[in-house]
Amino acid sequence: MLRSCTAGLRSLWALRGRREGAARLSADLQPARRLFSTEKAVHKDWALPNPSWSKDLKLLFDQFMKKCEDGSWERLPSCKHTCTYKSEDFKTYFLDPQLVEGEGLSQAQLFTRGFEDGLGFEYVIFNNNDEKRTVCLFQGGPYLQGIPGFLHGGAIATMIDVAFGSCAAISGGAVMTANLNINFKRPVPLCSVVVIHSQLDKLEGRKLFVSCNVRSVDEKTLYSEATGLFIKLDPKKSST
Ligand SMILES: CCCCCCCC(=O)SCCNC(=O)CCNC(=O)[C@H](O)C(C)(C)COP(=O)(O)OP(=O)(O)OC[C@H]1O[C@@H](n2cnc3c(N)ncnc32)[C@H](O)[C@@H]1OP(=O)(O)O
Repeated sequence: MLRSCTAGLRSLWALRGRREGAARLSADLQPARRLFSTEKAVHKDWALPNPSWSKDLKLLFDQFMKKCEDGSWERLPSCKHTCTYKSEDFKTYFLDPQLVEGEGLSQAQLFTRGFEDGLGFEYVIFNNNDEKRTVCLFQGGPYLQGIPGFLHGGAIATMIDVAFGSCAAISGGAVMTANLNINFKRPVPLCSVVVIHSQLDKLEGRKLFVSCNVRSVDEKTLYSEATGLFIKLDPKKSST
């Protein structure tokens, strides 16, 4: 496993030059949910295949893209520098709204998109609006190691949070995680692909209850199960 990761790393670095030129521009964006639209057309969409994607990830991606053809599923685009949410949704929530767009956050980027291709979080989320559920295809790279050869639990928790966040935001708009409970049942091999099936179980006022399971590509291994509570932000409140 570790040897294959090292080999993977070497080829990833070799691919670096080509990768920079890879065209994953927002021209390919679908008219997904308003919240997931990019604020400026120039932002690159990272939820598209790149050379670091394994055969499994590409295969699953193609299967879900097929499901998108009749409109029952949609791929959610993902930007690196712009928050998934439109920043105006959060303006009342920050102590200094100018920070949101100002120089203070000019270095900011989405945690899960901050790694070089293939080294960290490679993922794409598909949404089924009628069924209030999302499927996240996730390949955890070598920089996400916990115990040797396996993904760090925090990396799994992060992806669950992102998958939940997307699922909740589609129904709730600007939401934040209030509670996350995870049962880790089996360790996830590093560099493998897992599928995170999330769904909105209940909407109660500003509270959105979600649950998920994390499975292997062949569905045979259940790696984790989780529940989450997301709260729709109250525009009249601030975070402080
Ligand atoms: C694609 C990218 C997706 C990325 C997803 C990543 C999401 C994140 O990581 S967000 C970052 C981590 N989360 C945070 O930092 C949140 C910190 N917490 C907060 O800011 C606030 O507590 C917040 C916004 C969650 C709720 O605050 P507020 O709006 O004042 O809600 P509040 O009025 O206290 O509670 C509303 C309801 O929720 C309930 N509630 C709030 N928190 C909890 C909780 N932890 N457990 C159970 N119930 C809760 C309250 O009891 C209340 O219930 P009811 O309406 O029945 O009385």
